[in-house]
Amino acid sequence: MSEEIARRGMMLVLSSPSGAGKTTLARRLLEDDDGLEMSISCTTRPPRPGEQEGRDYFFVDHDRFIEMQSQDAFLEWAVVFDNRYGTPRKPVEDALSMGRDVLFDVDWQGAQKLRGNAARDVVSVFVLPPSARALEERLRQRAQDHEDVVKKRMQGASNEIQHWEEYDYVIVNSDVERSLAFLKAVLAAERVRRDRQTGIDPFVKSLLADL
Ligand SMILES: Nc1ncnc2c1ncn2[C@@H]1O[C@H](COP(=O)(O)OP(=O)(O)OP(=O)(O)O)[C@@H](O)[C@H]1O
Ligand SMILES: Nc1nc2c(ncn2[C@@H]2O[C@H](COP(=O)(O)O)[C@@H](O)[C@H]2O)c(=O)[nH]1
Repeated sequence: MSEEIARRGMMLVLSSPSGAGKTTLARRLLEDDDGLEMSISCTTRPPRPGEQEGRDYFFVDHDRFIEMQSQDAFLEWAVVFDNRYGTPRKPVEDALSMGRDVLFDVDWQGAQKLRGNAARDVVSVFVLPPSARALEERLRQRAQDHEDVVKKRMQGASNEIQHWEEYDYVIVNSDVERSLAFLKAVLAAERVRRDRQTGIDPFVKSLLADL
């Protein structure tokens, strides 16, 4: 069975304009998939109501973020909507070395940097909202950001969407269940890519030897 064959872990990267639904889809995917773990980013943004330290983000102040940058503690980092966000390097490298897959919720800058570091291990998915109106409704309905933050994120949506063609897969997130099914299909297919299965060559050789 393919589950027994060693393979390199993959980096499944989700990007979208703010509010299109990455966090929602990521949480659902993690609930249903034991082989996948979330990369928890550091951010200088203040926590939203309900967000938990170490589950949603590691919330750090600006000085601590700069210190971590100087220690090369981030696999990538970027300024997004006036705050700094960064992917801690060690948990990702540890997970990948154990053949586990890691899920990232990062903007287009983060996706570019991750691809630049490890193109063959990155599978990237861009999530689009079904319409501009739906995007605005979702940002407002989330009801966790001030009006000026919602406006800034709507203004930033075009800039993020400019990068959609850099991604391997594109999902229009009209319906969470449908989008989730597409994401699961991507993950399943990418897991059995020949070049990702490091143990497939010896397996085939041994199979042939037994025939
Ligand atoms: N398919 C969908 N249909 C309707 N509402 C949705 C759908 N997907 C997500 N939402 C809702 O839209 C809001 C924004 O979703 P979410 O926080 O997941 O977006 P995001 O892309 O992670 O945003 P950000 O980049 O700001 O973190 C949430 O209230 C969520 O419940
Ligand atoms: N380049 C990175 N972008 C990140 C990271 N963590 C989150 N993000 C992106 O920031 C925006 C805003 O997120 P929010 O939680 O404040 O709504 C969103 O596009 C995220 O994908 C990261 O480590 N690196």
